[in-house]
Amino acid sequence: MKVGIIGASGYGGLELIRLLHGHKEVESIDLFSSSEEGNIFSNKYAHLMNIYDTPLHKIDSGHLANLDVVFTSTPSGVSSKLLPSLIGKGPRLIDLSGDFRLPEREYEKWYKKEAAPTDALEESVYGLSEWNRVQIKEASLIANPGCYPTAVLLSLLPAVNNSLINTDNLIIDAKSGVSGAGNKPGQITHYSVANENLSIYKVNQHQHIPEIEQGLELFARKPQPITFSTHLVPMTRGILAASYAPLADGVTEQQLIDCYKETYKDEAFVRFNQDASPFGTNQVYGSNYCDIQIHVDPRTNRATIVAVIDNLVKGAAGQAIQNMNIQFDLDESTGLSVIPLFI
Ligand SMILES: NC(=O)C1=CN([C@@H]2O[C@H](COP(=O)(O)OP(=O)(O)OC[C@H]3O[C@@H](n4cnc5c(N)ncnc54)[C@H](OP(=O)(O)O)[C@@H]3O)[C@@H](O)[C@H]2O)C=CC1
Ligand SMILES: CC(=O)N[C@@H](CCC(=O)OP(=O)(O)O)C(=O)O
Repeated sequence: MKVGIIGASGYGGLELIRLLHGHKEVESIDLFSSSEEGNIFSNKYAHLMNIYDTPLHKIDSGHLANLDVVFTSTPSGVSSKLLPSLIGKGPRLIDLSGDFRLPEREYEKWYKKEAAPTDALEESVYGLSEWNRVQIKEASLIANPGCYPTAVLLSLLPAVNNSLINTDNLIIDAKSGVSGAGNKPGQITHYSVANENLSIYKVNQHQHIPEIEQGLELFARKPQPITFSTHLVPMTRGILAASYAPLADGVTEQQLIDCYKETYKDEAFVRFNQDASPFGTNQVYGSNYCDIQIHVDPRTNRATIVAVIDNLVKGAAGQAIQNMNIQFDLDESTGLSVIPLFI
């Protein structure tokens, strides 16, 4: 397969390169840049020395049309302009940004940017690998899920879909490392702002709120407003999302646990890990795993459902490659069978 990456120099792009480099079906990876065309990539990223001593390409639709897969890992508002003209022209398109995940009106409300054209949005398929394989396989354009929604939906959908928890007052408390904010300088990721600090941000305004609500509706038929809060943790990678909800009437902790074990029993990348304590982001670092743990407090009858992922892998590049594998009838683990980095 001939693959292209637009936004190669960002965190998501660099992670795509790292994983695709070891993918046995990928014969070439062309790297595209909007700002550094012609520059030798390894001059900017020393870790790629002797591996990618190649120039960055100009973003050119003729060049892109000759590839089998094009990944866009660009800030919101970019792929909505770049990709529509490529739909149905040859390459499978996999977008890591939020541009094709939401209906027009929702996107403009939460992202405060112009939405992608309606016909392009109609073509896009939401790429939550474990829950949408049939549609992903046929899609010409995949909207790869956001990092937080990946952790939240994978960990909530079995319970919600089987009506095992009461979702009326669902509270989701999520925390992310700073690489979630991208590879560009910004106030929130400034060392002296992030270090020795734990902060909450975008309260009730996070752009992943409508995406999670949409996922609950799409995969579990539960159109339910959620309370979702996001926190910045002074670490580089990782997301921990904890959801709190009462058990539905008559449901036991064991039923909840059995449901998760059954739902994910054949999944390569979802590990139900009931006993680990502590249970944290470093157990999935650098890998495509989503680990899930559940506890019910008998005093409150409330379930705590926790998921950890690496935001750059299962939350971005890894899931994008898993989706590519689904599209090309490959084993979903191809290029993704890496053991988490022990740190
Ligand atoms: N970081 C994360 O954990 C996750 C990120 N995402 C989403 O994935 C996307 C990429 O994220 P991330 O890699 O972190 O972002 P970065 O800011 O690290 O990188 C984005 C890259 O996009 C390229 N770019 C910027 N403007 C343009 C443009 N106008 N046209 C074409 N390319 C452009 C830049 O490269 P150049 O200047 O060379 O063109 C840049 O390196 C974002 O939409 C993000 O929200 C999704 C899930 C997780
Ligand atoms: C730590 C941090 O700042 N994380 C980012 C993740 C954003 C992201 O991935 O954006 P889209 O999914 O919308 O493209 C945030 O919370 O906004």
